[in-house]
Amino acid sequence: MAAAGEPHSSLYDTIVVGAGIQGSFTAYHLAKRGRDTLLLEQFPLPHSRGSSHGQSRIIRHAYAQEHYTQMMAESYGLWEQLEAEAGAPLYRQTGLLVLAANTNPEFQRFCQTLAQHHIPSELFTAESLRGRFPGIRPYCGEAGVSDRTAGVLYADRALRAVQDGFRRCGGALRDSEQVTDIQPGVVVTVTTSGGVYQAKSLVITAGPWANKLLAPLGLLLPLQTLRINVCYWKEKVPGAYGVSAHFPCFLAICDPHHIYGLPSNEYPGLVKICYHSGSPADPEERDRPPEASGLPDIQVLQDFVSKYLPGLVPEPAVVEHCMYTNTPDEDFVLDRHPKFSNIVIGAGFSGHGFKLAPVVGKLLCQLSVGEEPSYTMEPFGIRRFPALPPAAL
Ligand SMILES: Cc1cc2nc3c(=O)[nH]c(=O)nc-3n(C[C@H](O)[C@H](O)[C@H](O)COP(=O)(O)OP(=O)(O)OC[C@H]3O[C@@H](n4cnc5c(N)ncnc54)[C@H](O)[C@@H]3O)c2cc1C
Ligand SMILES: O=C(O)[C@@H]1CCCC=N1
Repeated sequence: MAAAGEPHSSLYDTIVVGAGIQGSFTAYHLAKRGRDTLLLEQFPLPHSRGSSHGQSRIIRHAYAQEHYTQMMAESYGLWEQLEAEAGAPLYRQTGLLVLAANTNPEFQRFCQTLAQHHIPSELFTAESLRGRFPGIRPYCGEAGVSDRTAGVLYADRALRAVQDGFRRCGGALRDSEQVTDIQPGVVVTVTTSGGVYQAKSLVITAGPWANKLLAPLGLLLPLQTLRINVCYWKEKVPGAYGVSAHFPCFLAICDPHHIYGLPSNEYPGLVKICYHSGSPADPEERDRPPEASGLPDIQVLQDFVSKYLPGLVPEPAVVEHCMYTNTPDEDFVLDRHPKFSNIVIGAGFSGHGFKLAPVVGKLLCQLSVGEEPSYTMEPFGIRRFPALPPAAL
């Protein structure tokens, strides 16, 4: 392996494009297995233009879809391992409350998955919710189920930790290098704004830019890129909804999109509450305010906060931005390119991929080294999208 700054004259085993959480974990797993790996990132690191920035993300076993709960068992272990390697906390247990009408079918699937996987949890009626969480004002007929294992991942710190781990294993990370061309073949040739590199395999984890890199390779995935308003709400009594007051993360199953929140921690006195959707936006235009007048997602959040969380000021105190890259079914894309089997794609993390990144990275690593993946890949295959351009298949 070449020393930092020296040109690398030989072939890499694998090049990974995109140093968000998914590409960084993929590169980390590859380097841990002794693969000579290059991780390329278009922006100077750290940056806040993709999907992996910010201080916090929810981690939970609770899912309505069993395949994710299954993967989370391993993901928790891999986060712990990274935490030990980093020598700094990456996770704080807070618990999570899933809230919905007690007849809601998705809510019932959450309850079933938690029970089937023996995840420590508790069921609440509207009355018992009021008793245990005085900051929440549930309506009649509402129910709750907790996931006691859930909590908050310190996202920025976690991203740095996995990139540091990758470099400690001998991996090369080059930021400020945008990939401008990919030539497939037994040896893949990758041109960037800074040089030309070759590898036996390529992994594309480009977040909202995925289709920009895939289109010249004859593949357009049904991905929708959304600009998300990340809203923080002021506590009327500082700390009332905080981690120290044991306020949990929550996920309210609302129609048409869910609302989720994390206890106050990262900004003192401010609770993060977001709408699980946003306005369609090209990632290059993410900093331009949406053209439509008014912000319907923020209006929905204001109504939610004034109805259910009476101890918060129903006006966002801080609004930051982030990108989602959604698939139609909100399941990830983890697959090989249909025509070029040494090009592996990780995309469409649909606003819920951070917690699963340690396992996603392992699966993308397994696909790129030609190993049998550890989990069923059925939910994640490209062929589940029937309307792909025939050129790709
Ligand atoms: C507001 C918000 C809240 C969320 N909350 C949660 C949560 O609570 N729990 C959870 O599990 N998940 C959550 N998520 C989802 C999670 O953060 C994402 O699924 C995850 O970060 C996606 O990572 P990624 O690596 O695919 O994308 P990105 O982080 O966008 O990384 C892609 C990288 O590729 C680079 N790139 C693109 N094109 C090129 C190129 N041509 N050359 C070089 N580099 C390139 C980009 O610059 C970028 O750095 C949330 C997301 C958002 C936005
Ligand atoms: O993945 C998560 O836990 C959060 C909350 C639910 C919606 C999306 N992201």
